[in-house]
Amino acid sequence: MSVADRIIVPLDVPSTAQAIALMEQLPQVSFWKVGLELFVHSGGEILTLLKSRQKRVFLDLKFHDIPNTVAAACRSVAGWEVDLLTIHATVGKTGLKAAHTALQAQSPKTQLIAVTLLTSISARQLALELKVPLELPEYTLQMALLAQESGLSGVVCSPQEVATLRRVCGEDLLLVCPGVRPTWADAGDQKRTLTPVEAVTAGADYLVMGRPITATSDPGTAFERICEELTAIQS
Ligand SMILES: O=c1ccn([C@@H]2O[C@H](COP(=O)(O)O)[C@@H](O)[C@H]2O)c(=O)[nH]1
Repeated sequence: MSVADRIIVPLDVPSTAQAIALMEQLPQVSFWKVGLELFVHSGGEILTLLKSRQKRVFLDLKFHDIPNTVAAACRSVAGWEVDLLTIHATVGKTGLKAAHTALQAQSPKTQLIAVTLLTSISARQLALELKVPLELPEYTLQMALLAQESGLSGVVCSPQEVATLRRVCGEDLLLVCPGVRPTWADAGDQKRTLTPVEAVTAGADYLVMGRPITATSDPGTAFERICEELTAIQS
């Protein structure tokens, strides 16, 4: 896989027209993420459009509901044959298994991946707001193991947790990382960040990077700059 193919760019825009404009600014991007903002506006139209342009699609809807409902939602998504789909690990093992089974039955190529802990949550928030009694690295590891034991293909995790998850969960678990920030980009609301080079060196499979690319005046140049940084560690 080329370094460019490891980068998933979110289409975090409010309309199909703006999504098309962004795609046209970044023809070199092969893997796009559709999240709640765009999907609520555009529905399946944007997924069909991306597939018609031979793009890989990460549908980031982060399902979080009872087992019967997440399984039904997975069956509804199945027809679009997206490449990646998200669910929160905190739905629990019964819900994760129900969702995975439902998706596998109708769209076996779609990989269901579980969010361990949003990358915008700090260790302090986990303890003081969410009242989770585990230390953050232990909590995210437990969420990843729960996903793995439930049969899921992978997890969404912060790059700061990648090295541990790779060591404990093995080579086969897909590790997809938002919260990636080049040294020259603002963290914004992301709390647990590493640079693209650090994330890949730690063992990340895919890097999800939005604003460091899309919020610049020249997204194409920002994307190429990140690819050059990643290419340097491969040679
Ligand atoms: O834990 C998570 C899960 C998903 N995201 C999504 O990734 C992108 C990140 O965008 P940036 O602009 O690079 O911050 C965004 O679409 C989030 O919804 C995440 O950040 N953290």
